[in-house]
This record gives sequence, C-alpha cells and structure tokens, in this order.
Amino acid sequence: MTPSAPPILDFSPFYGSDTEAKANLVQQVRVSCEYNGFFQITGHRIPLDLQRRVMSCAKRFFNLPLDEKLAVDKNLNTFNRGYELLRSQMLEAGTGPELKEGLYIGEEISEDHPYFTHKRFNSGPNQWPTTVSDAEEFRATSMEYYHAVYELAKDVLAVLALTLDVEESFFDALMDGGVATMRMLHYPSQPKDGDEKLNRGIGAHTDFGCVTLLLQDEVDGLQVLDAPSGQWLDVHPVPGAYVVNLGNLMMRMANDRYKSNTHRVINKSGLERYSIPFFFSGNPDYLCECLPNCCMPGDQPKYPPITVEDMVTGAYKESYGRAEIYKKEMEVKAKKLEAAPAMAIVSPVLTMDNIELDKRDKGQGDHDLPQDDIGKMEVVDDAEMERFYGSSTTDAYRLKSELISQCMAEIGMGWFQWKLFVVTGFGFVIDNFASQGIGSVQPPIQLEFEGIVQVSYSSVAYYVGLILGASFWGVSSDLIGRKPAFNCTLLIAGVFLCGAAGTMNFVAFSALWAVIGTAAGGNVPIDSMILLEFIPGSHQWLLTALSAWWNLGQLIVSLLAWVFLANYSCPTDSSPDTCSRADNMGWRYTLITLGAISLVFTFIRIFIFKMPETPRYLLSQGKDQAAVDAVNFVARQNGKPEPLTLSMLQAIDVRLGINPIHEEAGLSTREIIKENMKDFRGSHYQALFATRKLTLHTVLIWVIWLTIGIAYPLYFNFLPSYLATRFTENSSLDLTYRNYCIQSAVGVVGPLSAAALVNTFFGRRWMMGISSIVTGVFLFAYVGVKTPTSSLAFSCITALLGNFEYAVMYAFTPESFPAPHRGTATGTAASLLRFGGLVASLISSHTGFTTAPIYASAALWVGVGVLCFGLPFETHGHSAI
Ligand SMILES: O=C(O)CCC(=O)C(=O)O
Ligand SMILES: [Fe+2]
Repeated sequence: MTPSAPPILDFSPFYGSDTEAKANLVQQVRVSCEYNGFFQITGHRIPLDLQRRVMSCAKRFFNLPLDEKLAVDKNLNTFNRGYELLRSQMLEAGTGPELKEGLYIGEEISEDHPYFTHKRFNSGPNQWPTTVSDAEEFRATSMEYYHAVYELAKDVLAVLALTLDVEESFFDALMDGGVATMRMLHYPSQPKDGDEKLNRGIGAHTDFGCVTLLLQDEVDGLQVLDAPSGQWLDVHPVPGAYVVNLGNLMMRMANDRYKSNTHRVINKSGLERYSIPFFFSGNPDYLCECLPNCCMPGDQPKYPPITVEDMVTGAYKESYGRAEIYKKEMEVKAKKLEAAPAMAIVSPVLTMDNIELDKRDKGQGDHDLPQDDIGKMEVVDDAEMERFYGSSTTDAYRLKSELISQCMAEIGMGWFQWKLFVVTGFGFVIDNFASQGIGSVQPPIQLEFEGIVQVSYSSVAYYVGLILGASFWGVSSDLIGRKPAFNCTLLIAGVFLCGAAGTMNFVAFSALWAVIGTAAGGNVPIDSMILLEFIPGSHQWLLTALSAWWNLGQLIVSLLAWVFLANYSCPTDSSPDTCSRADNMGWRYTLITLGAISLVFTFIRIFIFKMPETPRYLLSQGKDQAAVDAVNFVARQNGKPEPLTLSMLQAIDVRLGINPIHEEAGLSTREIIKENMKDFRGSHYQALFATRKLTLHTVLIWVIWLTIGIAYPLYFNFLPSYLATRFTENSSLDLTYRNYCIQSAVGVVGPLSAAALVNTFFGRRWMMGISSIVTGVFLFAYVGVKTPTSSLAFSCITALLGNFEYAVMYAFTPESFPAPHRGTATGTAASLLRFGGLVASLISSHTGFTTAPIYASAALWVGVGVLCFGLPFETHGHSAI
C-alpha cells in the first residue's frame, strides 16, 4: 500500500437510513483503524458556526497578555484545568521545548461531585478567564462545544463498535460518566531560520486515551507517521472536518488490531496555527477488556483487563519512572563520562505519550514546579563541548547556556540583532580611527612640534594604553559585565580624540593617545563578545563580517586624511621653524572629525539603542531571572513570542540534582563588584587551562594573537610611511592617500568573504591558517615591486588577505571560549596583540623604513598559519556557550 494521508470520510450515512452507505462507512473506518488509526470526518452534526465561535474564543484567549493568561495557570490546580505556557512540554527526545500554548477545559465538575471528592483524574471545576472579551459568551460557547463534541465522540464510538461487528451501543458503558478534556491550542509561527529538527509545535507522540477528535483551523502543520514507509504525511485541514485518531487505550482494548499512531505538529506556515483536540478517555471505572473479534479464537489476549483509571494511573507511573531514570542519567553524566563519543548526545527517547499523562502528574498533587519539568525539557548536551571545556564551566551553566542558544535560535535573527551588528560595528570603526589615526597624523606632527626625538614614542604611549585597556576591559567584562565597557570605551575615545586635536606639544599629544589607547583596546574584543552573545547560532558567521566595519573605519580615516592632510599640511620638507600651526591644521581637522564621529556613535549606543546585559554574562553570575528577561527582551524586540521561563532553567538544576539558584535580591552594583573581585584571584585565568585541550587552545590562541600583533602593524600601520619613503620622488601626498583609500576599500572584501567561507566545511581554523600563509607569501613577493602601480596592487591584495585572517581570528577567539571566561581570554589575547604592536613599533623605530619589517612580517604570517592547524577545537557547527 503506498502511503497516503488519512482518508476523508463522509460520516452522514451514520445518521441516515441508507444501510449500504452506512456499511460502506463502517468498512472504511475499519480499514483506517487497522492501518494507522487516523481518518477525517465530514458530514457530522456539529454546526460550522459553533466551530467558528469556539475558534474565535481560542484566538481571543491567546491574544490576552501573558499575565492575564497566567491568572488561570493550570499549575494552580491539580486536575489539569487552565492555561499551559508556551514551551512547557517536551514529548519528543532530541527536540526543544514545544512551541505551543494551551487552555485545558473539561466537564464542569463541582467540588461536591463524587469525581472531585474521590480525586478521579482530571476532574474538577474549570478555570475561566475573566478578562477575555465577552467572558460569559466564552464560557458558554466553550461548554456548548465541549458537549457537542462529546456527542460526536459517542457516534464515533458507535461506528467503532460496528467495525467490530457488535451492537452500536457496545461502548455506552464507557461513554457514561466518561472523562474527557479538550484543549484549545495555539502554535505561534515557527521561526523560518530556526532549526526544524529542534523546533516542534508538538513533538512526535501518540495520544493516550480512547479516541481524539481534532478541530484544526485552516493552517497546516499536523503530520502523521506512516509507519511502514517511515514517511511523515501531512493532514491538511478540511473546513469543518474532524481528524479522528485512536489513542493507546483503544489500541490496547483492540489487542493491537487497531492502531494508535504517532503524530506531531511543525508549524512552518509562517502563520499562527490554532487547533482544538478533544481527548476522550472514558468512565474511570470502565473495565477495558479485549474487544470482541480482536483476538484469534484459541489465543489469549495480549493484555489483561484494566480499568480506565488504572490505565491512566499506570501510564502516569511509567512516565514518572522514566523522568526519574532520566534524572539519574543526567546525574551520572554530570560526573563526566570521559569515554563519551564525540557527537552530540541526546537523551534516551522518552516513549511517546499523551498530553493526558501530564495532567495526571498534577493529579498526584506534586506542586514542585521544576520537578514537574523534569524530563520534559531537552538540551542538545553537546558532548564535544563538554569534554573540551571540562570544569571551566559547570554542567548547569553549560546546559543552561545551550538552552539559551535554542531560545535564540527560536527567536531568530531579527531587527534587534541587525541593529546590534551596526552598533557593535561602531567599536570596530573607532578602533581603526585610533590606530589609523595616529599613524596618519604622526608625519605632520613631526613637521610642526619642536623637540621630537622619535615620533614613534607617541605610538609607544598609545600601545601601552592599548595593552592596559584590552586586559582591563576584557577581564572587567567577566567581572562586572559587558555593558560598562560597551558604554565607556567609545565615550573615552571620542572625548580624547577631540582633546588630541587641540594639543600644543608632543608630550601632551602622546599622553592623550595613551588614554585613547585604554579605550580603543577594549572596544573590539567586547563588541565581538556582545554580538556573539545575542546572535542565533545560525548567524554566528556574522561575527566574522563584523570586521568589515574596521575597514569602513579605515576608509573614513583615509578619506579624511586625503582631504585634510593632503591639503592642509606643511610641505614634507618643512621643519618646526618653517611650519606654522596655521599652515598645518590638517591633522587637527582629521582628529576632531574622528572624535566627533565617535561621540555621535556613543550617543547612539547609550541613548538610542536599548540593550540589556548579555544573557550569558548574567547566567555566569547566577542571575537566571535576569538572563530570562534578557532573552525575552530580544524576543519582544523581534516581535516574537517569549521563549524562556525561569522554571525551564531551574529544571536543569533539578535534573543535575542541585538546588535551583535563589538569587540574592537587591545586591547593588558596588556589592556585585566587591563580590566578584573577592572571588577573582585568577580563577578566570585558571579556568582557561581546565583541560589539556583547552590549555593547548588557550596557549596557541594567545601566541597567534601576539604574533599577528607584531606582524600586522609591522606591515599595515607603517605602510604610509613606507610608501612615502619608497616613492617620494614621483608620488604626492595626494596620490598616497588616494591609494590608501583604494586599499581600504578593497580590504572590505576580506572580512566579507571570510564570513562566507567560515560557515562552510572549511570552518574557522582552516580559513585562518590558509589565509595567514597566503598573506605571508604575498608579503614576501611584495618586496620585489618596483612601480607605484604594482605596489598598489600588492598592497590591495595583502590588505584583503590580512583582513581576512584578522576577521576570522577576531570571531573565532570569543566563539571558542565559554562566556564566563570569554572576556578574560579575549581581552588577554587582544592585550598580547597590542603588546605585539608595541614590539613592532619599537622594531620599526629602530630599523627605519626599510624592507626588513616586511620580511619579518611575512615570516610571522606564515608561522601563524602553521600554528592554526594545531588548534584543537573547531567552533563551526557549535553554538557558542
Ligand atoms: O494540534 C494538533 O493538530 C494536534 C494536537 C495533538 O496531537 C495533541 O494535542 O495531542
Ligand atoms: Fe496528539
């Protein structure tokens, strides 16, 4: 039989007098029940108008603000009536918490009803929303609908009886006093760029009761598994129709002759999806025995008789036991399985079950919320990351951070992150303003200021500032957060760039550059980290593209230099005696413009763009609630449903057998800083050496940064001076800066192509290694150029290649360290880079402008390339934690 979607059967012959048509219907139902237990029915007696009204109730309810929905939270009672939050269930192992919210409604059972007093399952008064519009109509329509579907369930069971060749009335005792629940469901549209493997509206499961009657709105999403072929078949909505499917209880009674089939919902439509399943279980005391004609003569039934209530209770225990086993397994895992295979481990498959099981969970009166979430939530639990990071992070942190990655994937790339890409890009622009700025204004400074022994002393001052700034802001971002650095560095750079424009002597000029250095040193590492910690894994490659902003900065400086320096500088053969301030204003115009742009950027960052502290920093500080708020803030900014709750994070603590963190409320910032400083004592550094692999990684990364730190400025920073010495006779300042603009513009291609390539199977390490070696080779070749034109061509190619490597390095480093120590690792790397710059600056000032620095630089680039291949961990394919 070729797999085909469940048949659509006309149910009306059941109500008519045409016996042949009726027999035909019975036969079709029989075939479907034997095949996979799924079919759709039209021609029933539930009016379309009632269906529309109840759907409108569902939509009205789910449109309410969260706090109003939570007023009827189903956790407020033990009998499973009320609102269930988005992402509170997880039926399928290896997927994320489910993207659906629901409202459970059942027969109105008052508190003096025997079902309530005897604590029969799922029995009690409904919780009705009071703030929904037309609240009274909401309640009346919901109950009218509930009763109408209950009647239809009776008719369906009558047909089922006929399929078994027994009287229509066979199931009357099961129907009489039967327990049933209906559930209004809302499936928000699933993010398009989200991982389909992980995101489910409802994970693959079978229903537990006797029979389910499902009303779908017009949006696709439901799929049933065709067991023989293993294919998922869409159950397209048919207006007015019901999807009928048998549950596990019916399958058991039918001795497995009839099937309870696996189904799921993935809402990829881009639309909101609503559905209303009605689960019929039956009278709690009904004895479920093997049905007539379901057991071969002479054979024993596969299952002993059981009451509906015991079946539900037993299934509950099974589910509870599974959750316990799962918890134990997590505990064992937490004690580290060194021999785990190098692949993502997903937890053991939880047997698929019905929603009704959770209701029973509540029925047991267990109100401990995280306990309730055990086994229902899932994180990918990346074993390779676990082994690599070892004890540098706790298991709780790692798993929570993975959960945040999932939430970010669900929220997807939206406006918030694109804006963040721009404002973090500002940091890269400013970094270049500073490094490029100082190189550009040094020649005119030399012409104007008296008593300069070595103009490169100002570079030394600047580099000392950079070294201090990079390590200070890096480490501080792990201790007091990412935001202080995010806000302060740009402001300091802006103010002091403007200040530097007004200096009257070389000492003041150098001192101000030292301060600018402390700010610029912190920008880039922190900005990459911030972007990384807000971006979905699918877009992590954008971190590499971030460096393109640096090239934009370079282009701006080059253009300013071209306009101002080429036109408002003393002739290159002047001296302080002949060069007056008024004739040499170009460098001041350049700096003040750079400073002003920095201040505008600062203003945008602080006052226009709103950003919370990053969720991962907050998580590393044990501030779980704040982390939840930060994630949900991003969701709201992107217009997406809020994906995370505190109990989801706490459930991880419970799984690991630790007490959920209770945050100390009301710690002031000063107290937090004090606490962190007390705790610091090098622990962030120690953590970077937690495993053998991590040690190798940390050391190699730092050596690479140090080496590039020497190699990069040796070539790029000293290029203008180098060009000037090499082609002075036939080159004007004007031409120099024009070429410089061309080179900057071409350089942009580096980070952009790197961003595309790191996301391929080459990954970060390979791309970094190859680009370093190729850069080195081109730099060797560069030495042979004879004409300004070929020099320009070479410098463009090397700029492109160098920027390529630089971009990957700046992205790979923060990605490869875990957030609790990311600032320390990245800041130290940046600090070493600047130290390299200092060394380069000293080398340059002592060798003058010869080809020697170029040779040295070339050799270092090749060396770095070789080191890259020794890096033990590839971040491509892993969401940073
Ligand atoms: O919403 C749907 O289409 C299916 C719901 C379902 O399978 C369930 O709630 O058990
Ligand atoms: Fe279901």
